[in-house]
Amino acid sequence: MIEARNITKHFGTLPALLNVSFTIQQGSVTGLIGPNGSGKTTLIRIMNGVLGANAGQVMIQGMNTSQETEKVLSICGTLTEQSGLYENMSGRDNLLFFADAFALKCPAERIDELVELLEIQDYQHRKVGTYSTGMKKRLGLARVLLHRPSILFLDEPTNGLDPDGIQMVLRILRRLNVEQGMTILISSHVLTQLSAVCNDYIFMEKGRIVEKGTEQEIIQRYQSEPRLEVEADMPNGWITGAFSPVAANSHSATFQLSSREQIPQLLRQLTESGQVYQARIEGNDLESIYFAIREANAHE
Ligand SMILES: Nc1ncnc2c1ncn2[C@@H]1O[C@H](COP(=O)(O)OP(=O)(O)OP(=O)(O)O)[C@@H](O)[C@H]1O
Repeated sequence: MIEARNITKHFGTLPALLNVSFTIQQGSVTGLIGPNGSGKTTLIRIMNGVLGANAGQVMIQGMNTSQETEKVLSICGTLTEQSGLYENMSGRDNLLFFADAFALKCPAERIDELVELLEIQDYQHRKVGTYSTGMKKRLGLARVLLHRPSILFLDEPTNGLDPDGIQMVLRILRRLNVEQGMTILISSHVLTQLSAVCNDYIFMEKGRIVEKGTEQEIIQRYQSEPRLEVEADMPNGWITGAFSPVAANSHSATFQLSSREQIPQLLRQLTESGQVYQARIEGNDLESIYFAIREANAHE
């Protein structure tokens, strides 16, 4: 378990983090979300012990990160925007170099495993300077996985990747979580990608945590009046029981509801009188919730 207690960090007089507290359960995948400058990178650097806080502490599996930094680093892997790779060396030589730094036993076997997991077989012998952003990202991920960490901190891991690259990184993260029970914290402002991998979220704004919880919990807090967009064949029209649409054509209609509880009632009535092919709740995706959270905290 990871526990941050009342973390405050100033750079000079500028506050970067203010009284930040949260808990991350073992085996969870948490999205750390916030706009530029909200403190995500600073928080990750404090969590893995490379940066000290002005106040508060982070405990990782019972260890204080500022006091037992070496031990903490031995169980954590951190991928930052600067991957720390040597451009004049091949991908494989980079991995051998870092394996040596970690005093890894049987480095060649571990590197083979990671090269396969990250699908970098074809270019492992090429100089890193010739790699694309996506290739570097995968190699960077292989590097931070070398010492078999049980916790992974990822700062914007999909930045600069094309859609295929993004899918691949997310697929690997899911695999690491499901197969190895790895605890993962991912910072990002590309929200739509995160819902495929995260079970928990921490939303930051100006150095403070403004919301946290599972996707469902957060949606329930922010979505009081859902709109439902329905695609269906309704031979007798869209008006069903107490519900009438605010907009409709022959195949689809939009219903404005007053509460979440009305969603199953409406769907039941629609399926009783026609064929429902698709129903989508507008405004309950992470992206919409993100803006709702930002708006709610805009004046604080
Ligand atoms: N080394 C530093 N020296 C001075 N100020 C810093 C330093 N690192 C971060 N800051 C400031 O702290 C605040 C939080 O920055 P941080 O990089 O943690 O935000 P972020 O949420 O990761 O942003 P981004 O999404 O742009 O990466 C910003 O105002 C930033 O300018």
